Amino acid sequence: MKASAPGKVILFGEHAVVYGRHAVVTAINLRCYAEALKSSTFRIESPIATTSLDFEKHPYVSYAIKRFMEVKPIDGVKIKIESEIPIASGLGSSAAVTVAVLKALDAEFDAGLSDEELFELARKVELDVQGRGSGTDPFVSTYGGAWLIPERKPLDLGEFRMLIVNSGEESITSEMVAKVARLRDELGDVVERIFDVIDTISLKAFAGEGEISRLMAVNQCMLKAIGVSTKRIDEIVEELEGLGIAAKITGAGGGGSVVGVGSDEALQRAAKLFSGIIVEPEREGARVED
Ligand SMILES: Nc1ncnc2c1ncn2[C@@H]1O[C@H](COP(=O)(O)OP(=O)(O)OP(=O)(O)O)[C@@H](O)[C@H]1O
Ligand SMILES: C[C@@](O)(CCO)CC(=O)[O-]
Ligand SMILES: [Mg+2]
Repeated sequence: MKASAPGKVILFGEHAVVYGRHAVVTAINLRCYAEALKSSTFRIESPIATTSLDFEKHPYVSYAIKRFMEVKPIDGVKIKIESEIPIASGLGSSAAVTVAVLKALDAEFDAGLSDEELFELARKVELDVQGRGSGTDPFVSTYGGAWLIPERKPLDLGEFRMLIVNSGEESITSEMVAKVARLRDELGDVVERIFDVIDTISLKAFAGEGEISRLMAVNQCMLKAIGVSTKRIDEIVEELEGLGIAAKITGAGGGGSVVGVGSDEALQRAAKLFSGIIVEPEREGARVED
């Protein structure tokens, strides 16, 4: 059976959300597709490689299979993955591949998982691989929609377009989360206060208070302060601002993607100039495909 799950954009609050602060996040209209077929052996085929269970080359997929087997033991499975979500770019490719694989396994082996059980398994996989994480990405990939985290308050973004510009640098979430943890160990309260500022930004954005462009600009400064921006990202953010687009890192940073908001005209223009893509909020979470 084939299943899919969406990627995501964190509009506000990445990293701070790992430490209990608020984040505003939306699923986006880029999906990861996973097909699961009963087999007597294990085989994983993806744009990365073709392997058996392999916790180095296919950590999220392999742990997803392992966690699924705790619910329903299986002798083997063939998994085939195709994804529209750029890998290691801050758009939740890891959560989407995890959730899509779990949903496909659930359908192929009739495990009868509820959405919440699916999310809980994906959350465990995230922790298996990343060691630390807020669960935001697996949550939004499972349920779709836009949310205030951690309360899971839904948000209607309506007609809302976001520009995604790839910095061309890889963003490895586990490494960036570990980097921020080291800074927090070293500077304690200084980093906690930065998280508090990010928390306030997320709450204001969710409440529709304050201009989104200003809030994004300050959020980006805070992300820079905790060391997850790069020279290239700073340049992209500044150039986008020159085109009337407010922009910040989305996801773990250290590379990956920048998200920008502005008028449709400005977004179209910037998308051409930066070879960016324009994405929209996605209501549907994990689903079985025909
Ligand atoms: N299509 C795919 N096929 C197989 N594995 C994938 C695929 N997409 C993502 N992955 C796995 O997810 C890893 C990237 O996850 P990572 O969390 O670092 O980035 P991300 O999820 O794209 O960004 P972020 O977590 O900041 O939103 C890849 O190295 C790979 O292990
Ligand atoms: C960096 C982070 O906040 C978002 C990654 O998309 C990590 C997490 O929430 O687990
Ligand atoms: Mg990820």
